[in-house]
Amino acid sequence: MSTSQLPTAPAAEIGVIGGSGFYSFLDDIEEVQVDTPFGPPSDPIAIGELAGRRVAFVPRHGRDHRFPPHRIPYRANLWALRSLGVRQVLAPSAVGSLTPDHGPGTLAVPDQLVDRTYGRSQTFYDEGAAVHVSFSDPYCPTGRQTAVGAARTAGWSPVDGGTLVVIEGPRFSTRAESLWYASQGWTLVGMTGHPEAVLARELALCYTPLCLVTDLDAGIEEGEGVTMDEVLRVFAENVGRLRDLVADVVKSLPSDRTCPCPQVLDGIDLPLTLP
Ligand SMILES: CSC[C@H]1O[C@H](OP(=O)(O)O)[C@H](O)[C@@H]1O
Ligand SMILES: Nc1ncnc2[nH]cnc12
Repeated sequence: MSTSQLPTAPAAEIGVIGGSGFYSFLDDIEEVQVDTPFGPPSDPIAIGELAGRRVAFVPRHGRDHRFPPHRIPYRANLWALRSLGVRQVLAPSAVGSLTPDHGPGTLAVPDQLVDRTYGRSQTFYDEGAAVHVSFSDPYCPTGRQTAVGAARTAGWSPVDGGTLVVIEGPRFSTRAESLWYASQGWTLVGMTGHPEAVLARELALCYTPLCLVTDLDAGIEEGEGVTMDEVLRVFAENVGRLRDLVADVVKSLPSDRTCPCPQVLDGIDLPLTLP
C-alpha cells in the first residue's frame, strides 16, 4: 500500500465530520483537495481556526447530501483527516431514539456501538497482514467527557452513555426491528456511526460521537413511522445550537492526548506515515 505525503506541520489537529443537515462549519476556511488511496473524500476538506485550534471539516454525505449512508467514502474521509494531522474527531449525527424518555432535540453521547451494517469496507487492513484492533470501548473517554461537560454548560441535558446501533439503511427500521433493538437495551439508532468509528481507531484517532435525536424510532412512536423529512426538519431546528456545541467542544478538548485511546498502533505497520 502506498504511503501518503504528509505536510511538514499538521494542517489541523481536530476533525469534525458533519452529518445530515450539518454541511458547513466555521466561516473563514481554506478548502483543500486531498487525494487518498481510497479515492477522494466526500468533499474538499475545509480548514479553519477556532480559538487557536486548527480544525478540519468534512460533511460525510457531501454538502449536497449526494452520498447515502452506505455509499459514504468513510475510508477516504478518515484517511484525509489523518493525513492533514488530525488526531481527534468529533462526529455530529442525526439519530433515532429507542426510548420514549429521550425525544427529539435530545443530545446523546453514547459509549457503546452495535454494528448491524453489511457490505461496507470497514478496515484499512484488508491485505498484506491480519490486523485486529481493540474496539471494546469504541469512543474516546476524554472526548465524551468533554462533550457531555460542554453540553451541560450550554444548557442541554445530555444523555451520558448508551448504545448506538448502526443499521445498513438507507431505509429506516421496521417496527419489529426497532422493538427488537430496544429490547436489547440499545438506546439510539443511526446509519453512519459504523464504520466511521472503527476506521478512526485503526488510524489511532480519538473519536467522539455527538448524537442529536431527531425522532422516536418506528417501534417506539405511535405515529406513521420515521420519515426523512421529519429527520431533516428536526435537525434543521437544532443545527444552530448543535454547531455552537461542537465549537464549544473544540475549544475545550485537551490538546495533549492523555486518554487511553491508541496513540500509535504498536507493532502494526500503519498504512500511513505518522507525524
Ligand atoms: C436524513 S435521514 C437519515 C440519515 O440521517 C442520519 O445521517 P447522519 O448520521 O450523517 O447525521 C442517518 O444516519 C442517516 O444517514
Ligand atoms: N430513526 C432513525 N433510524 C436510523 N437513522 C436515523 N437517523 C435519524 N433518525 C434515524
